[in-house]
Amino acid sequence: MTSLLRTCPRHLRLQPQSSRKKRAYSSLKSKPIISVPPNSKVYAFGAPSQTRLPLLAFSESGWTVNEGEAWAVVSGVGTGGAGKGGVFKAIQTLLGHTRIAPPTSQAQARWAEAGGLYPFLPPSIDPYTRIKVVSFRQRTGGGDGGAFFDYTARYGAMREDEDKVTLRDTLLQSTLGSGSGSTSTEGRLPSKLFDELTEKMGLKGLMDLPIVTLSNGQTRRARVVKAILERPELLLLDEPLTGLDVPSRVSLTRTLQELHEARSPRIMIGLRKGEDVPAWITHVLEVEGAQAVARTVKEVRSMLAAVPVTQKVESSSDKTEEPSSTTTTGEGALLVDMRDVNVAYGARKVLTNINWQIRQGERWHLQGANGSGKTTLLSLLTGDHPQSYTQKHLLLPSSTSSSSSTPSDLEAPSPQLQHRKRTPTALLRRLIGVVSPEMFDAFPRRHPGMSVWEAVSTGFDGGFVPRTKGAGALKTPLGTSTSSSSVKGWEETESKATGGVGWVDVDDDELGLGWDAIEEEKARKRVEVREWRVRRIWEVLEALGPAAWSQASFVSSHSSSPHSSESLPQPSSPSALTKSFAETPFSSLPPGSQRLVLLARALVGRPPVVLLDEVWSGMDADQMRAARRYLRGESQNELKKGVGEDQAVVVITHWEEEVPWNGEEVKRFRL
Ligand SMILES: Nc1ncnc2c1ncn2[C@@H]1O[C@H](COP(=O)(O)OP(=O)(O)OP(=O)(O)O)[C@@H](O)[C@H]1O
Repeated sequence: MTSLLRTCPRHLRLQPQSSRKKRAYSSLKSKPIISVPPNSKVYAFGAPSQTRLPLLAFSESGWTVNEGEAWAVVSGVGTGGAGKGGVFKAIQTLLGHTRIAPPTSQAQARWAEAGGLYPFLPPSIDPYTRIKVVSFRQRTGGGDGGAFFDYTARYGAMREDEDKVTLRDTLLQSTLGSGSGSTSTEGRLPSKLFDELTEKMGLKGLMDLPIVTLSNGQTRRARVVKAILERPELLLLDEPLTGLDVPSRVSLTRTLQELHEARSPRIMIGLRKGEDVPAWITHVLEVEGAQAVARTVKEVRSMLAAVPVTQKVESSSDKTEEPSSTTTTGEGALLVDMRDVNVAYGARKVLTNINWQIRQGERWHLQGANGSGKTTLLSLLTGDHPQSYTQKHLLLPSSTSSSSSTPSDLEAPSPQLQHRKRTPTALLRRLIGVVSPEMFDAFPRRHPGMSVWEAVSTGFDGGFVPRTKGAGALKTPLGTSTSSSSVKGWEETESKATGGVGWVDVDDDELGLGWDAIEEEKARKRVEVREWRVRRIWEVLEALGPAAWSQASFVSSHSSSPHSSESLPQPSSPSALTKSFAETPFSSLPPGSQRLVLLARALVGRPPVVLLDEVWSGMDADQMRAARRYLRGESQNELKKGVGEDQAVVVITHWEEEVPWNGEEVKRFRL
């Protein structure tokens, strides 16, 4: 909460009042917009009040949103179940997906009499048809279940008709009156609001593009405009500024303020703990665990003033006081070499004559406005883009020797480079660890009970489906291994492990032995690799899981004080918290925690190149801090570092403060 109100000048500039503002929102005396009685509790439907912990427990001030007030819901995230993120729970409540229980039956009756949750709406209107939520933490494609989402359509391989629906079609569809009965946009003229919004949101030049081709920032802006065009009474935007470049953030913030002031529609925003609160917000619903407390921004400000200065500095800018041991001064071996790289879709040029070399030990911040081609450039590196094959000079890692699939490989020679078209995509997936919005959307959630352990274990092969399921496969080899002393303590825990560690292949050539010795040596090496993989999974989960950031919402028996990854005792076996997390179904986690698991997956195999595109999206301040510390790699032990000197990392973010490295430790590549 400390850095909640890092006021940001860009949010303080108030815009000239629009004509819509003439409704003079601030002077209106009307019924409350939202009303939750004091001391109310919120339960999942079907949960008996006495026996289950509530999802939310409101304080004695309850929650009343009056006309003219501007609210933000601010919360950390939990790890699932009752610990789900506060904004998520507020959304569920506002959409009527939960049961609100006032403290007494009299309070219940008074509340119902006064109009319930939305007193400002006439009783004849179903409130849930007038409330709209757009969340940017959730997945945007592939349905909600997790069937594989083919994102290659973005890169020019469109086949289905629905991939060709343009932005104009989609937005016009939103302006169709609900009573018209027609779903055709043909001949439909854009409204004044349509013109104004698309202009302000910088979408005008993109109207004829298929929506699947829009960049992340462009898509987010389009989703906001689409929701506004549907003319709800109340629009809740969850993390609306994530992934937007600075100019887009400024124009969106201004536009939201104008719309809210004109009540057309009323806007409420969801923010993660630690995010800037726009200056036009007047009130905050703060959700910590299950506790929901409504405050004015003034109150929050005076609470901040009471925090000792040293504590403030630590929370708002931990990067300034923790210099990293990472350096980029030495010339590491080349890992990526691209010269005169170009990407165009017909006449539309996205990348022109790009030259970039990435070396071992380097930490890069890839910068550029929304739509400048950052994701496209990364998709060339991962080999996902069809035009990666046609580049004249695009050299990528091609040897497995430095992918650290065995402990001894940590001292392996520099990786070999070769042209992308000679490197199989499956191999690239092992050699390049990735977290990106596209990958986040594509990662399957429906795989039967895929645990956090299994999700992380897919990082060794770079696939999406866990292989060698069950710990049984590990038990025997570990028990008979000559080198198992190195993993004593881990051994007991792995028998309860929640999945395998991927296929372990050992090349005959790699062993350099005669035929008779090969089989025996192969078996020994397989055991060694499996042991290393088990240990790596526990290491990344300990460093990036709830043991590093939890507010004890996950396992109540665990220590209630959150601790950072470097202050963790180096465990002889994983903590109870980490073990419990490893067994949790991946799909049950909130998006921020899922991203942390996918970060663990990208790092677990210690690939030579790691690409992190908007990896912080959905994480709260504690999670982000844990991840950044791990990436900075302050431990002296090479194995305990998030990334080593033999690896290169590229980070994409529009927020400078999200980059884990400082000053000269990080190189910048601007598109
Ligand atoms: N098939 C396509 N046809 C036309 N234009 C396309 C196609 N695919 C992508 N583009 C355009 O390429 C540009 C670059 O997109 P990209 O996703 O690489 O941007 P970005 O820099 O990652 O943006 P953001 O910061 O918003 O994520 C965008 O303007 C996008 O509309």
